[in-house]
Amino acid sequence: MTITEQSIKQSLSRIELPELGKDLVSANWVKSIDISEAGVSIKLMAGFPCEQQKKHYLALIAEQLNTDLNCQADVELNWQVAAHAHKAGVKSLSGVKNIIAVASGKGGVGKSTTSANLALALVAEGASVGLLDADIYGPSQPIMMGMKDSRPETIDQKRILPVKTHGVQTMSIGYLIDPEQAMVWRGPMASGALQQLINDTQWQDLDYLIVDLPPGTGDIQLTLSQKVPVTASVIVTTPQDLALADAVKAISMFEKVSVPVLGVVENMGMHICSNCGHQEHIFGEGGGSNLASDSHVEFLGSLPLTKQIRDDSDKGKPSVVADPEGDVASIYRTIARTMSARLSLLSKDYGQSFPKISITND
Ligand SMILES: Nc1ncnc2c1ncn2[C@@H]1O[C@H](COP(=O)(O)OP(=O)(O)OP(=O)(O)O)[C@@H](O)[C@H]1O
Repeated sequence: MTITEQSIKQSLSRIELPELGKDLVSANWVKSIDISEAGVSIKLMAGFPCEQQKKHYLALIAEQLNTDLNCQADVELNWQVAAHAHKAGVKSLSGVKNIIAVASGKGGVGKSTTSANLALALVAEGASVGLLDADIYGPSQPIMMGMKDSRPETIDQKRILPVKTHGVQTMSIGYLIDPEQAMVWRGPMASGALQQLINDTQWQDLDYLIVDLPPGTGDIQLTLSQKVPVTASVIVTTPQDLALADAVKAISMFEKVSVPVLGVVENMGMHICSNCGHQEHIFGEGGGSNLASDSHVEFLGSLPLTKQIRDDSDKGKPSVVADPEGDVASIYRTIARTMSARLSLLSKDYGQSFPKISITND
């Protein structure tokens, strides 16, 4: 069979990656195809960090080209994270390409644990990542990321340098004030403090800033989704009905402010006993995936309820770094990959305007 650009594209279009939900051609990975007497050379560019996956992707591509065309091409695969669109009228954050808000609705479902591990999973794939603890009332990232006694450096009394830990640039109100002081802030003060924290931090060349939101769908969450250039969001829930009801509210809040929801992460989906390995759906079964399908968003994955996850967080070394080869780290990595791959498919055009939002007490 004669090898043409067309036939190579056709072959590449048969490779569909679950993380993308699309084939390589539709996802715009193909940058150039050169066919000469010396052979075939193909240059591909992924839109999300994939250092750890590169070998696997290259093997898939080699196998497909060989099967379809008996072709052994020289394939170069690189990746680059683009800055994707956020709302028009909101200024981009200097040094930050994309902001991903991690929200829950209900408290205590594991949003901070998920945010920290997803940030670390993106770092493991080669990305430059920041983690902002936007939980002004109950900051937990300084402990989870092992930096509870750290104080950030400041430049010219105004700009704050993020605290770097496990390869992530982090910022939290917990670095700046006594957490007990934060508990008593009233709504507008808390929103103001959050905006200041976001704007005054000197983030350095981030592909992604993961924002760990406080639970709920109130003032702070609205401020963030309206005044901060959020690119997309991720919803964390347990499979319990109570948590799911609040997660629905969080999804609808993001939909109202036109922030794309990349998907739902189910946390504590199954309890795994650390003694005997017995598995039990303590909070119910299938809640996260049902929520995702009912809300027409992606189901990104499910984390078990294990002592290991809690222990690792309490020790300041989330599971992705504490046990990078373990099952839990692998789940977080898959979720991070799907999240960043889906984000890579979002528009790079700015232009939508904000709908007006009002808060009603119900
Ligand atoms: N999958 C899990 N298995 C075991 N423990 C977990 C798991 N996920 C989170 N935890 C633990 O549950 C507690 C609450 O988690 P986390 O602080 O991440 O929740 P949150 O939703 O951010 O809470 P908040 O509403 O206070 O912001 C922590 O002690 C954490 O270590």
